[in-house]
Amino acid sequence: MMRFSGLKPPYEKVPPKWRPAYEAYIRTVEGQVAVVAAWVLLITVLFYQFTHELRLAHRPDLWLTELGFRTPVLLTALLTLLSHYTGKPMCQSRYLLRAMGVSVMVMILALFLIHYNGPSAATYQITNGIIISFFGVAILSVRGPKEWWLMFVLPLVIFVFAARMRGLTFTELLPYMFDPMVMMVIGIVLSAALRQLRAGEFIARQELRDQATTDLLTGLLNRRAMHQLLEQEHARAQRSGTTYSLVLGDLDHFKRVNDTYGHNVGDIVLQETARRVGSHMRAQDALCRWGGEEILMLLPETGPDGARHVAEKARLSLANEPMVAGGHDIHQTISLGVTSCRGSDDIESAIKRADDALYQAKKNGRNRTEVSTPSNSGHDPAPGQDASDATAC
Ligand SMILES: Nc1nc2c(ncn2[C@@H]2O[C@H](COP(=O)(O)OP(=O)(O)OP(=O)(O)O)[C@@H](O)[C@H]2O)c(=O)[nH]1
Repeated sequence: MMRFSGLKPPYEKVPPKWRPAYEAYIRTVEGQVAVVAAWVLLITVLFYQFTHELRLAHRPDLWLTELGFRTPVLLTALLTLLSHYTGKPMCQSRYLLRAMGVSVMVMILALFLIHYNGPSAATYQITNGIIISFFGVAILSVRGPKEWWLMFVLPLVIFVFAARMRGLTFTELLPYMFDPMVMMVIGIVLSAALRQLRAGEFIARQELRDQATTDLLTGLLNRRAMHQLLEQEHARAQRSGTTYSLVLGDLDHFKRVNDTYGHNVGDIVLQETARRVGSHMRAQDALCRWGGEEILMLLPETGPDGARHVAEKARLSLANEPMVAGGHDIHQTISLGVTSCRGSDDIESAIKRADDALYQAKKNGRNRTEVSTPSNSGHDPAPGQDASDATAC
């Protein structure tokens, strides 16, 4: 069956890799909608309660009854504001929106029933209230259809039963409910359109973010994105006193691949390198294309032994199996420099140490891993220290 992508439910439109981020985004939207709705409800409901005498001077006996039906709305609005501004109690906005939606529906339909006295000014006044409420409640259903059942269908079913018990027939109710139902449908259509717009805007934003942080050829993070991650990890290491490691890798004699087989084959080798190396890393590790044929791994909470182990796995993933590119078997190897870093260190000198270790690996014959620690960086020794004391694996 043909499907129009524009009509897909938002969650289906969002690629699986972005769904956790989309869920977080929807929660933010729900939080914003909940706060605005809470203020609007608090102000309007209090306003209507305290103008009761002006509007309904002939029914002073209903002041308390009205307050009784307005109280749940006021309480949910207050709870929402309290939760938003103080963080306590911790409530998910999704449930607060539901509570506000249902309490508004119950309030407005109950007010209709207690004021209904055949066609009268008071009945029509309440009908206007129902029109506005139905529309507003539709807007509260940020997540869509699931919320409609709770916010509309359930209160309306209870309302019809209550109306029947009060002796009202369907034909009597219809003239008062017709406009509100139309507004409900308009509200639902509008909130569905808003959801589609939000999902489209979210996808476009994620795509832009991906383009800005991803290397087009290999699909790895680019240098800019890696710098941001490095700063985050470095700050975390400073706070918690943990160690993280860097592994800088450089393909061996890659110029020969380009010169012998052409740039297209060279590109395939770079892509396959990214795939192989990436497949040996944990979810919390990051891998970027640091330069032309250079990669950089960031390994959080990993010391030199762990990092050397990861580097060796990456090295062997290339050395153990030739790559097939453009119909050729290419025996591509990689040299790697490893260093570890604590928060007391600084990022630039850690990168320099990894670079020094890589230089040693090249110098010592390529297709190997060298480790450099803060006290034994290869190129820049402390006075009296041997410049070439990086440790070979
Ligand atoms: N195909 C392809 N080649 C690239 C890309 N970026 C850089 N290169 C090539 O990578 C090669 C790097 O060469 P060199 O810096 O001399 O290093 P090498 O030949 O790998 O030698 P060693 O690093 O000393 O082992 C150059 O030929 C660049 O043109 C790219 O995106 N695609």
